[in-house]
Amino acid sequence: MCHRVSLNVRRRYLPRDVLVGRRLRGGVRDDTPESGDYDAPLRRVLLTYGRSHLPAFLLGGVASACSIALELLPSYLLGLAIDVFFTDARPFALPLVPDAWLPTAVRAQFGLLVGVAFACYLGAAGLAWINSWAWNHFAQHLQHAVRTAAYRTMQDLELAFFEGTQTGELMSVLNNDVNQLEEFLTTSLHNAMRIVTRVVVIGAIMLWLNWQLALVSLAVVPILVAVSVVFVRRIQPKYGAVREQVGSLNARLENNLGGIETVKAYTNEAFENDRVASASGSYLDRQWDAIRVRIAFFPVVRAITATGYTVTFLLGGWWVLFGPPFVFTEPLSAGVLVTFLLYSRRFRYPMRRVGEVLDDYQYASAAAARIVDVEERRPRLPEVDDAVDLVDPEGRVTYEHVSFAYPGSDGRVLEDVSFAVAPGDFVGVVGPTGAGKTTLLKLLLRFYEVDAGAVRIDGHDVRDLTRTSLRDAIGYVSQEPYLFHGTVAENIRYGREDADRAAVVEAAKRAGAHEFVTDLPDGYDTVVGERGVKLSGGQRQRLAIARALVTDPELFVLDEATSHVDNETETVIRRQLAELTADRTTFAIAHRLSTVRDADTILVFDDGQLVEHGTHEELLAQDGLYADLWAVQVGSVEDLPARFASPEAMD
Ligand SMILES: Nc1ncnc2c1ncn2[C@@H]1O[C@H](COP(=O)(O)OP(=O)(O)OP(=O)(O)O)[C@@H](O)[C@H]1O
Repeated sequence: MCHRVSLNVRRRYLPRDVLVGRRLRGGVRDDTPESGDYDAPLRRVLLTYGRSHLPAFLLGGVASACSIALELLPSYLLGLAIDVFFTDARPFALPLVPDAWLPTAVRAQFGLLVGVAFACYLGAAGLAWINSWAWNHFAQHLQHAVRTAAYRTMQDLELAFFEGTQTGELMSVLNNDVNQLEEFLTTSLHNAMRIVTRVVVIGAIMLWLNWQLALVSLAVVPILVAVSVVFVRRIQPKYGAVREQVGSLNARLENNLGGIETVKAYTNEAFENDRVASASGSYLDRQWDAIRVRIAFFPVVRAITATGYTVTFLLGGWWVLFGPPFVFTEPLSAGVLVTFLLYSRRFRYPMRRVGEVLDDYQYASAAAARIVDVEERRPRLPEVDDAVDLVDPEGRVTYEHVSFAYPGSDGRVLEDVSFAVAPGDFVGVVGPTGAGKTTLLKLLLRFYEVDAGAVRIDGHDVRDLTRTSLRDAIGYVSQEPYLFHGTVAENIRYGREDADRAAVVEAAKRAGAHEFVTDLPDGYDTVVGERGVKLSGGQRQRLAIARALVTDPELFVLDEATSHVDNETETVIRRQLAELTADRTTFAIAHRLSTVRDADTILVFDDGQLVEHGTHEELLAQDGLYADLWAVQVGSVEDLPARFASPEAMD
């Protein structure tokens, strides 16, 4: 038993527990109630997702109750057998069966009793199977429905939500919280059923057999419930402390292992060992504190049930031997006493589970509250009702007095930005780090919404376009492209599912990736590892470009798409891209100015403002920020402007 309990407890201390009682921060939403403020979240989740499987749930409940009740009957039959066959204290009779149907010969009566007891056990086993099948069916389908619905809701949320919420927290909801519900349904609910059914059935049989002795034997039930409630109240804050410490320990381990390269580079292994040992030591202290209370609970329950058993034995034995003691008046036979004693022992097991069931209920409610919290979220950037599709755009892009600040942050990242780009233009976007270049182009994809002004494609405000048609029209290669665990071909095909091998290879050639891909052990079928760890930064970028090219988009947005590629490869890619982007509007953010030197227009940003624009030559002639940046890059040090001359000057 202890094994089951300790496993159970350990399960709860997995990372999800870091979240118990906390809602997803999400960073950007302050209009939802706190977690747990929802009305009966557990009931809501069960009704919403379990409704279509309700018959299975009810069937399981009935089967569970009947199975537990049947298991209790043989103890009654044993008492009856003693009274009928050994002490002759009772006539042979079975409850609910007319006497006329019963045999009169002792052998037949004895055989019938043994047969009924056997049938009870067999029936209980069969019903237990039905219960397991039905409740697992219910729980597994509910788990699937909740997880997929929560995931769907998350997918519709805006980027800012994911930026404001730790991935671990989202994973916790999708995995641990959902699993918690499943476990509650299959294990705890069954235990709850077991407790209630046993108490009700045993109580009913005892009261029917001898209501006076029953009152004595059943007196332990309220005592056990009270002790369990006290236990739960005492252990709960200790569990909370352990959970909190698990969070710190996990964060410490994650940080350490995630940054193992840096740890090694600075030979800080001993320092990290100390930090982990200290976090683990705190965990040990808190865990031990909880264990001390937990292990005291079970002996107390045993002692109470043992006392109840002893009192029943002492009083009942006296009663059988010398007649009713004290105020008691009912007759009591040896067989009935045996039934009472067998039942008294049966209280112990379910009652020690009371604390666990209450505990699990709270966990499941907290898990349900967090699931509801996700479900209640609505996209902050929904499509308008009459959103139109962007069909075959020419690629005219205009920014009209665009201003933008990230949700939840104070300062504006873009301030009154206006420009227009003709269809098919190649536009370079340059400026010092943090100037707002990436943000500018994320607004084109409507990852965020402008605070003022408008971003238009072919005259359509991007807010009036369907999200799918807008993003399908734009091939986007981000600064740190993400590759999924899978093969090279699968990663390129991610842009267009139905792309055949020829299209994949063609895209890779244009992105300058074909050569290195064919050098990989399995060519296009080489698995790139999680996040593409088995590839170099430049190789990852080229695959990301190929992924954008395979979709054949009308516009391109390349955010530092070749920053990790050597100069020669970049020249090759640029030539290929120039051909490909000749008639498609292309935005290319670049720190390496040679990348955008030939652009039709170069937009120069500084501190969220468009400070210059023009061709390379025009901008050099202006002798402003662009000319300064260019001077830095071509290495004419004597021309280095003051702002780049010393680090202090750059601040
Ligand atoms: N998701 C975000 N939430 C809040 N602030 C952000 C977010 N992303 C960027 N910022 C802030 O917005 C500003 C502009 O960032 P942005 O990435 O657009 O600059 P950038 O010009 O592309 O820089 P770099 O050349 O270094 O990539 C920075 O001050 C940055 O800290």
